[in-house]
Amino acid sequence: MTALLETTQLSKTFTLHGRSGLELPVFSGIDLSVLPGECLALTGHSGSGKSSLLRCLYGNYSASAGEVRVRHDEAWVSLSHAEPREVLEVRRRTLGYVSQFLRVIPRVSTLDIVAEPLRRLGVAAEEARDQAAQWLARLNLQERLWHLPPATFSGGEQQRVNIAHGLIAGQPVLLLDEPTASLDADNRAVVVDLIRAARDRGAAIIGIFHDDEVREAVASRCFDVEQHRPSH
Ligand SMILES: Nc1ncnc2c1ncn2[C@@H]1O[C@H](COP(=O)(O)OP(=O)(O)OP(=O)(O)O)[C@@H](O)[C@H]1O
Repeated sequence: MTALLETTQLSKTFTLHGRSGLELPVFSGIDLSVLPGECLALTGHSGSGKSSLLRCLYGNYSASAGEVRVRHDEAWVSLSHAEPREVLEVRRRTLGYVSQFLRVIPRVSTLDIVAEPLRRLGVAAEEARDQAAQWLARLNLQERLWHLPPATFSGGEQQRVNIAHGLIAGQPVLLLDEPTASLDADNRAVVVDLIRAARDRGAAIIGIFHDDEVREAVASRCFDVEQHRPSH
């Protein structure tokens, strides 16, 4: 089986320009690959670089060395070398991301925020909104909130909007940054089911799951980022 995402010798060092260019090495020499239907859980203490690694895999942070490659349209695309337009295309159809915090857009309703990834795939407005409504219902977001912008929602409500937005397009590679962090037990269970369903449809998933029970329920393997601290 062909992997859907892989890295070779991936390294990240932050350069703190406000501090005379002080260098902060976070990880180095990471080789990983994820197959369809796998869920790789990133582990390591707070500050070991899990979120930074996920951001490198999404192309939000540039790698200091090494490469991130994503299987897109049956060919490998190097996110480290791709043009910005190609990175956006890979994200639109292949690489989904559920970040920890929702990026709210003023005045845009929750329903339209969740529908937006489908609209970008060319799905008609009404159909995209219908599907968005189904995701929000599945995630138990009260219907009275659907037409409001989510800026004033609670942390758990915003997180569920974020999950619906991140999963609705059904990309084959998914990056999940603590998708259950602010959820109660019932909603955690719903999200666990959604992640398992994504695995069952053959998605390759890489995620950070601080909750041990959630990690055990969804992950097929763990990857300890801490082992790749440059001083090791
Ligand atoms: N944009 C940035 N600029 C400078 N340093 C950063 C930046 N982002 C992260 N860091 C530093 O990189 C290190 C790793 O941070 P990161 O958030 O990736 O860790 P983490 O393992 O996800 O932590 P946690 O489990 O607490 O969320 C930390 O020391 C952090 O201060």
